[in-house]
Amino acid sequence: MSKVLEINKLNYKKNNKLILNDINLSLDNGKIIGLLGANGAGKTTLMRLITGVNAKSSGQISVAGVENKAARKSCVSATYSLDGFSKSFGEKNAKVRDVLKFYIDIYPDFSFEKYQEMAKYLEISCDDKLVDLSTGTKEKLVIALTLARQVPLYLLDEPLNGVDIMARKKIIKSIIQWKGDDSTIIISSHYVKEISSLLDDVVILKDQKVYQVSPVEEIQSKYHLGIEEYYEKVYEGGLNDE
Ligand SMILES: Nc1ncnc2c1ncn2[C@@H]1O[C@H](COP(=O)(O)OP(=O)(O)OP(=O)(O)O)[C@@H](O)[C@H]1O
Repeated sequence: MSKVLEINKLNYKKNNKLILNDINLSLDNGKIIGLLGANGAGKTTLMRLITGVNAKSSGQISVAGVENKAARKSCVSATYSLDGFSKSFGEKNAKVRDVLKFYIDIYPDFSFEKYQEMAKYLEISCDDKLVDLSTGTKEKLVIALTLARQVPLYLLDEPLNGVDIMARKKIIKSIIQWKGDDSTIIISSHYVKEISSLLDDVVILKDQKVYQVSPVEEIQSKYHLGIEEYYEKVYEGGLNDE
């Protein structure tokens, strides 16, 4: 199986504080991977480094074989907050169609057809103003925009935050439905139980390091635990490997 992500000896400091310490990670293509960790474990930071946003890290990151930071950006589609959009457009009346146009303009890999299918399923209207969108609809829009790009790797950072149970279920269904066989999704979420049915593998960040990378099947067969229970045990330090 080809590798979609290879990270070697990645270290990252911010204001002299070590945020990520000697991260090594090698992920096969085609899977959905849960990136789990407590608040502040470094999930967002790691995702930003993979996309090539943060500066001054040491170590190597390559996505689908591409290491160059600028070139890597066309291999990764990550969720971005819409909060800055109204400001960027210089008016508070920015609509969903303005954001859509922005994505179409800047990403040559953006599939309008795929977006339209998802927008229909997620009930997103082009005519709505961004400021009028509920938290759940904003997250749905972010997911549709992110997955409409055609890239090898998708990074979904907390796509269920602040979203009600019905919208969470819909977002999870849309991730399953619109993930291409050739692509990989890394998803971080504190709703571990809810996303567990999506996941092939789990990556756990703890103490600035990758604590464990495990296939979900192995967790179930070896430890006889659900993902949420396994994750809690890892953090409590109560996992018996024997
Ligand atoms: N601008 C910054 N300056 C200094 N430290 C920062 C900055 N941004 C993040 N950090 C620190 O980096 C660490 C990792 O933060 P990060 O947001 O990546 O964690 P996370 O796992 O995504 O957390 P959460 O689950 O709460 O979203 C935290 O200790 C945080 O305090």
